[in-house]
Amino acid sequence: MAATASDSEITKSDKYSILLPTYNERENLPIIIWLIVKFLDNSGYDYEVIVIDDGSPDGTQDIAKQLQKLYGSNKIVLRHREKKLGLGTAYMHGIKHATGNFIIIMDADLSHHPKFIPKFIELQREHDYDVVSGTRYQDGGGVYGWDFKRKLISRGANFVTQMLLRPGASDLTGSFRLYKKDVLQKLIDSCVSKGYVFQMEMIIRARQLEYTIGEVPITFVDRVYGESKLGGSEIIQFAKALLYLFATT
Ligand SMILES: Nc1nc2c(ncn2[C@@H]2O[C@H](COP(=O)(O)OP(=O)(O)O[C@H]3O[C@H](CO)[C@@H](O)[C@H](O)[C@@H]3O)[C@@H](O)[C@H]2O)c(=O)[nH]1
Repeated sequence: MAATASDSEITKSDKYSILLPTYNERENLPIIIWLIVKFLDNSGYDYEVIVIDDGSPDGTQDIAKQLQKLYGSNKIVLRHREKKLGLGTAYMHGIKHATGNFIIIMDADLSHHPKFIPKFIELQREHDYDVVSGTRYQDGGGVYGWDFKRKLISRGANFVTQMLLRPGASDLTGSFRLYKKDVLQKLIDSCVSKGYVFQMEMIIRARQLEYTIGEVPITFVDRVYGESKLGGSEIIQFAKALLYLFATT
């Protein structure tokens, strides 16, 4: 049976820092934070949400400040940066300020539903996994709302990476994950990528360093508000990183 918040001594000292990188997410931020609070308060785990906004022109930071007032600064932590510096470095920035011994990384655009967070935590606690990765590509997982081109890019990137690097995890480009904080720090130190491709390299490095990885099937729902920041340059970066990892690992 899955562990619950009340049946283990470790729970008392365990804390989960949930990193939310944002760029132009003013509509999504109040909803995602409300959902996180709802699911985490119900499960009884200790947590904080760290919002890392990169100077969003749409006023995301003002919304974040209001949410901090509403939920309290012990629950909502703001670690903003002045300008858009990319997703990979946003995570690194957030981790520096995290007080939890576990880090949960997720998108703020409602593609990742907070209802899965307790499942990640339970699986980690059951097996003491170093990493728990959300997967769209196992039974029970899926992708909703993407057009054919976007599905092809994601499936293609996963397929080619599986063929070349045999990483032993089914979803390499997703970004809904839980890490032990010390493990995450070591993985970050070993990664060279900075953009979206960072997610793929993290799993490859985790295997290389012989960390244990569990997987939770998740449904990824394309955003309703705002736009994806994934562009052609990210795809080129992915291809370059893949070749680099193939040649060096
Ligand atoms: N702080 C900060 N946040 C950013 C930046 N770029 C994107 N974000 C935030 O990162 C999250 C994901 O960005 P999107 O641009 O919406 O991602 P996506 O196209 O839906 O891509 C998703 O799927 C990819 C492939 O499966 C994933 O690789 C990617 O991480 C993400 O989960 C959102 O919360 C967005 O606001 C940035 O430069 N800085």
